[in-house]
Amino acid sequence: MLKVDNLSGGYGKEPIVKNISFSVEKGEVLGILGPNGSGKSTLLKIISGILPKLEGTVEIDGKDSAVYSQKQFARKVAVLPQLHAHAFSHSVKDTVALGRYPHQSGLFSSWSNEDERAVNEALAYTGVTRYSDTPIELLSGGEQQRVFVAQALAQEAPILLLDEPTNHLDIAHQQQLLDTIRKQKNEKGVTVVSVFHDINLASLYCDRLLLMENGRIATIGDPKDVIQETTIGTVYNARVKTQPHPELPKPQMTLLPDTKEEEKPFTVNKQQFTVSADHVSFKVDQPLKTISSAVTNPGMGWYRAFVNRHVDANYNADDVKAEMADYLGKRGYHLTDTVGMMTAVTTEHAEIGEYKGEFGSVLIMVTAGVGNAVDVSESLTRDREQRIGTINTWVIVNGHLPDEAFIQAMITATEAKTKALQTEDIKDPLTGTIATGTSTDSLLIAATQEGEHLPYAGPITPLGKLIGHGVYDSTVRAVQAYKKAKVWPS
Ligand SMILES: Nc1ncnc2c1ncn2[C@@H]1O[C@H](COP(=O)(O)OP(=O)(O)OP(=O)(O)O)[C@@H](O)[C@H]1O
Repeated sequence: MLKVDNLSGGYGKEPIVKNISFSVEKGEVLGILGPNGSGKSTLLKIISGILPKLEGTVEIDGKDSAVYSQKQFARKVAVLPQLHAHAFSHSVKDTVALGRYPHQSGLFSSWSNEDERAVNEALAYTGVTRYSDTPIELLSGGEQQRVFVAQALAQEAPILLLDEPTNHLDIAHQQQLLDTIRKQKNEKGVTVVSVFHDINLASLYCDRLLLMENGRIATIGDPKDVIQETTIGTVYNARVKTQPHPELPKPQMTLLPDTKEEEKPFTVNKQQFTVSADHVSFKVDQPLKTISSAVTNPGMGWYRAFVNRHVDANYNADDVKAEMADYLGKRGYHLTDTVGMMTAVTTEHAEIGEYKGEFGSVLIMVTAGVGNAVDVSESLTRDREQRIGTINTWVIVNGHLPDEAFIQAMITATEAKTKALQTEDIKDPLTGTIATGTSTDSLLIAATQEGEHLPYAGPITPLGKLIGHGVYDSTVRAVQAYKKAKVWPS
């Protein structure tokens, strides 16, 4: 559809963009990324014929773009420039109607129904219909940007060349506009080449990305291959980290600020726990990186308070999350700062331990209710009701863990819990076999992300040894406390 071969060019004799070659298929969305001044706009201007090329070719639909008249070219390619000069005051609709110029023919060109439809559609697509009669200079920057996008869409060309189409737009309008552009691709097979400043938006909306550096192609390919920490970090000279998008298989990138606020290094200790008949809490001033299967704020995040709340064995709420949020709010916990779990166990039977190693220490909290113990290897063979009777485990580490160590810590803690149930001879009441846990166990791993870097947490690593021993030890004691309270049959 669009083929660029060995293209060089710029504003004078010295080329700004050099030896650029790539091709874009029909219906493909190609994003152009690169630092300020890397030549993105210049490349788009040379492709669209606004700037002359010094070398190379641009082919549109298999033909050299030079053979097209200006009007023929405009029927093939619609261009949204980065800066819009509008010397004359037009209404919004008249501005968009200018996009129909390549479709007008004859000396006295007439406005056809087709022109009217295309303009009205473009106004609607970009959400500016209600400004149709407003003079364009009375609109905000973002509204004007949408009008110029509408003008390019009204042209109904099979190729769209866009220079920062989301410039000036708020997030909702960025999304609407880029959804519209994807729709043009999906429904009409439109081919899009677009410059982006926002790497994450480009990743979300483009099929392929072309990354420019000093007028040349640094790399071109699938977003997951282009948005790599080292590539982006080197080309933009910025500290970045990539992470998966929560819903789509598209990488997202986040900046890592160089200026860490001047904060004193800190550690956590056993004194930060509070135990009452109502709940166990752990509160610190600095947020801890946390992964958990809690009711309130499960998953990964940064939190300053953990709560293990006692509820009645018959606890029943229509909306458990809302009820728990209400409970925490009434007790002064800031919801965005708190991870909350529940247990039917008397919270005064919580076992809290501090386990010290060479690198630092690990704090463990366990409440163990084993009335609904389950042998997981037999769970497929039995139907069970979900009841509250839970082992809740917290592992809080003084140290700096990568994501994989959080996962290893979860494995190590779970294995230690299972071994403790074996030691205490806890059986699945339905099968009579040794239980591996209960049906509603919850686990929390948190780390200060301060001090020693602890790359692993498997059972033979310094951290894993402490977690394994600590969780085993605390769970055994917590089960013993539970048995004592329940007058467990010996
Ligand atoms: N009209 C001009 N005359 C001469 N040089 C120019 C002109 N416009 C841009 N340049 C130069 O060309 C180089 C590339 O500019 P270009 O606008 O293509 O970069 P860009 O990648 O689009 O940057 P940005 O992210 O800042 O929009 C820059 O060094 C710039 O100074």
